[in-house]
Amino acid sequence: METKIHPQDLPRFRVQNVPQTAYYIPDFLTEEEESYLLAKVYAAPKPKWTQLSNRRLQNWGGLPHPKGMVVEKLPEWLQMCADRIHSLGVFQDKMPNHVLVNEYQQGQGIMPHEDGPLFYPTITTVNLGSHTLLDFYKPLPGGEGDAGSTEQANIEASAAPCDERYTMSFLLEPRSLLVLQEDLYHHFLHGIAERSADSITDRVTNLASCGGAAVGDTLTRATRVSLTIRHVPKTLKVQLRLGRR
Ligand SMILES: O=C(O)CCC(=O)C(=O)O
Ligand SMILES: [Fe+2]
Repeated sequence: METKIHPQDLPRFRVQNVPQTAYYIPDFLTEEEESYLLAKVYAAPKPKWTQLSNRRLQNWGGLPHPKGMVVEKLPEWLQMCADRIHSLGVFQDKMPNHVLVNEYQQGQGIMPHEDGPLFYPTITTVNLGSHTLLDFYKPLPGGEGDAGSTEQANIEASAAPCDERYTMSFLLEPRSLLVLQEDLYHHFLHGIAERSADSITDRVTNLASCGGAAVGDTLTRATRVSLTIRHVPKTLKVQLRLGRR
């Protein structure tokens, strides 16, 4: 990984005129790095994949749990991403220790949700293979900031028409990195519509940082793989007792 971005460079990647706080870094990866990471994702053993109705995923680092995550060492290719993101300074002194790999076929998505209380409130997303639009929604009354209500908020968000609560979208291009913090973590819901193509409107707020796309364009999706890299603060150290001598 070549281009090193330092914490002092971060402000110039801040997305303007949106609630706090988002950073969008186009070309965070080179094409070689993107191919390498995609190859690693697809080299994972088949049982590593969990098939959901509208996407499939791989969980790395351990299963986040209210009582604590039993930490599993990240494979080298994900640790490399975690290290590089850590050096941006967005996790302060914490080390990202959890990665969710999501794969979306054309037309697939993820319903509006919040990431909940098990994570340090910073989401970093490495984007591979295709663009997508990440949509943001105002929360339901009573839904926000309440640790116990995440599931409920999810269910209601998917049942109720979201149109009135739709606020804005970010265009996530291949090889880019997105960082979400503060209100964009705690307050707004995020989701990806189940669409095969995206219309670029003036609600796509990071367009100035994107290469080439303009309002009025229609972008056809391909298969997208995202690496959602986060920090789980509460971990359990399981004592392995190997044969006592
Ligand atoms: O694929 C993405 O960028 C979104 C994934 C996501 O929101 C999640 O895993 O919580
Ligand atoms: Fe999420």
